[in-house]
Amino acid sequence: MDETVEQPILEVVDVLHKYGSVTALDHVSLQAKRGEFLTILGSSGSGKTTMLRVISGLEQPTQVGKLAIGGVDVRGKPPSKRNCTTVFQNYALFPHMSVAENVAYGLKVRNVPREDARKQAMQALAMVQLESKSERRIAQLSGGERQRVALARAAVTRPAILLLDEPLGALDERLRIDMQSELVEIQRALGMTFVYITHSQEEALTMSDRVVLMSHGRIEQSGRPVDLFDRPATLFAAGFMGYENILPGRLTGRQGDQATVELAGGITVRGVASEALGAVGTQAALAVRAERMALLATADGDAGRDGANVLAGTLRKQIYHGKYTDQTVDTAAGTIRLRRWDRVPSAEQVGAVAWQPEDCIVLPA
Ligand SMILES: Nc1ncnc2c1ncn2[C@@H]1O[C@H](COP(=O)(O)OP(=O)(O)OP(=O)(O)O)[C@@H](O)[C@H]1O
Repeated sequence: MDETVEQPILEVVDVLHKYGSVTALDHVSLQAKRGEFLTILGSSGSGKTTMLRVISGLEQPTQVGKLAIGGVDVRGKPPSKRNCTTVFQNYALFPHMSVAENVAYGLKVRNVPREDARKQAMQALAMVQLESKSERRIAQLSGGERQRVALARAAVTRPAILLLDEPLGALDERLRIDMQSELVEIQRALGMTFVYITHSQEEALTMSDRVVLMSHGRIEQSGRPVDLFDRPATLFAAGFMGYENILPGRLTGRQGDQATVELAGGITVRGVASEALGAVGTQAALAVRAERMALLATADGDAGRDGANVLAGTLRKQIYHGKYTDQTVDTAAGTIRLRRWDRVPSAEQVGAVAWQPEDCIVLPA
């Protein structure tokens, strides 16, 4: 049996890193599978860059249980002796060299013969569709083209892992979106493992096989994009993933993955129980997305017949955005935000909001 098949390409176990009194990484462990697009997501200061620098060897961690790339222990090894390359946000390209020379640089320092280096550089440039600009200087390229050169330069030496530090951060919105799909295509074509860091949840959800959400030097949650989006495990994760409605309450019951919560105003609703929920009677919160909420004309009658949660309320505000309409409804449990993608009913018809229990998560508060 080939033992390398299931071995993670990257293994980080229990890393602690302190800058003086600041704990940037607080006992973090993570793994990446071969060929995986792994994204480390988090706001500024959460420890993403430090994690990348520890992996690449630019930072020596205060303490680490295990740090292996392709099964090789790389603790204490310099960056050049680790089978990974970093693509920096500012690209770090050489302005005095041509595009082709920039890409061939890593091969040159590895003593690859000149002609071979040139050939491989041109192949890498073909991959990012920049062969025709191989003789240009870096200053003669657009931001997106520079990004592609940086990618070609990092990929040309075929490292086991490519570490990408907010590589799209400097690009404008339109180009960023184009580059997102391009990066995924390149990663798939190369079959290379990407460890990508970003503060953008949209970028993480769009590109990744798996997302590691960090906060204050710790991992809040990791999983597939759909897990983080639909099943946040903590209040922080729900907030970071953009849940518009987070209602405080008290856990009144739990059965398997179902939970009941009493919200302010004494209304009891049902939802999907988070694994981390405490005992019945403890504080809990209900998280629901604005687009999962529906408006009803009245809270009475058939509203709750299909098992939906229902809250009586009145429409306070309605803002038309063209493609969708945002609405704010006041209820006894708090203010509810709705986003409607369909035709918007008139204000007189609104007497309640409703949503399905499977569309909301009950989290520890
Ligand atoms: N060289 C340093 N000296 C002291 N503290 C540092 C240093 N580098 C980072 N820190 C601190 O460590 C913590 C984690 O920083 P890090 O750069 O890893 O976060 P980040 O998630 O990458 O943030 P950003 O998205 O802003 O780059 C922060 O509190 C930061 O202020």
